[in-house]
Amino acid sequence: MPSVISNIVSLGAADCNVLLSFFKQYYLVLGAVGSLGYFAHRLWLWPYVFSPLRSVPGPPLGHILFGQSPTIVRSESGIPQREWVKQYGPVIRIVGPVGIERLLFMRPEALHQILVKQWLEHPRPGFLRHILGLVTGYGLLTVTGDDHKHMRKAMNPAFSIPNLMAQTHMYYDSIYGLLEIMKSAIDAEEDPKKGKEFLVYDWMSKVTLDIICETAFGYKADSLHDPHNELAEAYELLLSLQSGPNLARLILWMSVPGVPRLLSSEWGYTHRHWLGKVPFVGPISSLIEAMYRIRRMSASMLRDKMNDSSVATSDTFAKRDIMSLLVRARKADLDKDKSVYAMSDQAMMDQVLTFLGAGHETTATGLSWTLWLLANDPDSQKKLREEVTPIFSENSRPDYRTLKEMSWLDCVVMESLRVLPPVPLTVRTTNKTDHIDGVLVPKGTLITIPIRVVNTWKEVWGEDAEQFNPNRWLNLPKNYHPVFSMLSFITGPHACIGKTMAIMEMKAVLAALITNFEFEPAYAGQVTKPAAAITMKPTDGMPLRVRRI
Ligand code: HEM
Repeated sequence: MPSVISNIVSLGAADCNVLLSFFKQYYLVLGAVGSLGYFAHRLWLWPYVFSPLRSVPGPPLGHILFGQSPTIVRSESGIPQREWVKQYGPVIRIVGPVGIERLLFMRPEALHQILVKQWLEHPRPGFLRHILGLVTGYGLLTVTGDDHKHMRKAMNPAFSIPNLMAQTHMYYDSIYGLLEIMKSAIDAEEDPKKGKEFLVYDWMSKVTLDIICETAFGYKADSLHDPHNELAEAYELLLSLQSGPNLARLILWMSVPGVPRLLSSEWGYTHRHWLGKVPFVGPISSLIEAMYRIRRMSASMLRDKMNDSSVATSDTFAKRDIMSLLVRARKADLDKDKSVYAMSDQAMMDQVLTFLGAGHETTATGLSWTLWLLANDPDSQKKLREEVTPIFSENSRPDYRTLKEMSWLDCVVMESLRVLPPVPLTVRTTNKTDHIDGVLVPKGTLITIPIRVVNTWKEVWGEDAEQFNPNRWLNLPKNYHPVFSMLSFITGPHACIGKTMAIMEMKAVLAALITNFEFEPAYAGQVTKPAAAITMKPTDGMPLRVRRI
């Protein structure tokens, strides 16, 4: 060894020149060999030979470059994972692009560790937070640790039961607007008895947008009657971009350092047309455009609230929308103690935008799938009509408590959210190396939270786990765990803050629709496919035949 070192040290300038010209001549070859070596390591040696996770059961590596991602992106959300769990058991490893590994855990103890006990060590990964920030605003979905604790504490009062009770009446103007539109469209048909085909998802999207605008901002978007409403158009543009391939593009771009900041900056907006011409980036430029328009409108709504003296009052007639509550709470906190944590205008706007982004499409998707399931299960639909009709004939705007007490309505909504959860899966990462369910999980490993797979796990829900059967909520299976057997809103400190609001809103819309209409598949043998995106919205807008009762 010392002789090698002395040989190198003794190299003269001439020898160095010879070496340099050798590298110059062959640098392309050397570069190619190096890259090949790197890819061989990432794509093959790492997952097969070196990875500490190589012995965890799971599907084969899949595509040489992209692993199992093409199968996941092309399939219905959660279905490949469900088949793999059936085949390989409750802990599996899935290899994605360039050998990146993901683990999936099913057992309650593992989910408790990831989502509850060690939630700080298992945050949402950076790329997911950036995507959510870009499409919903930099609110609760994008922060973690102490920032998250502060924000969540400030937001909780807006989602308290008393506040939700006071908000329930806000749903009904939009709901009755929808009923009138549907009734008139059916009556205008040549033979109204035959009913009319509606693209159910589109109408659910409009009614939930109108409701969330009212509850979040106190703003009447009325997208039901005004398809050119600026906010509604911007959200429509945003939703039209949801697809598996677009999501894959976003994940790729958002993983590149600096890109998320660039895309959400003023520069990103000014250069969006130019960005639109770059292959692979096109849809992202439309996304920037949509978010910019949404932000501009919500900033003006916030300004109006700050200047509206009735927002500042604290009596029972004060405005109950979330933004008014936040403006009021901030004022009260600052009046008490000037040094207290108080949200800036920008942070407040981001929060409210997050509620619009997180609460609009999810609820629309949940409602659409519930109507689909009822259209295919006439007995459950009839039973629901028998429960809701007498209540609606007595009071056309049932309050929070009445909606909560309708037991078959509750079974139908819970069962629909179980079999077809609007958010079919989510992702976490690991901040430290630790054991989970007996597997040593290295720091930085991605973890899939398999919402749809857990919700339909035969070990808990029995042989008919994948079937829609609202009756099961009247007699839950013995393996049912109240927290970890149904993850549609996940659990722990990052659980959905809008869970109760979403369930109540779904109940109000559904009960009013079922009292007034009958739903059937649009044609015999109809199948409809959920998108493989962040939410499981139906890809065809979900046509259903609707008749008046
Ligand atoms: C059926 C409707 C809904 C479903 C299925 C749903 C589902 C979920 C899920 C699965 C998460 C966790 C995501 C993750 O950790 O990666 C989540 C988080 C969240 N949801 Fe919902 N959601 C619904 C409606 C709503 C509504 C109506 C709102 C607000 C008005 C809302 C606001 C939020 C917020 C702010 C978070 C982030 C919570 C945190 O990290 O602290 N969601 N939701």
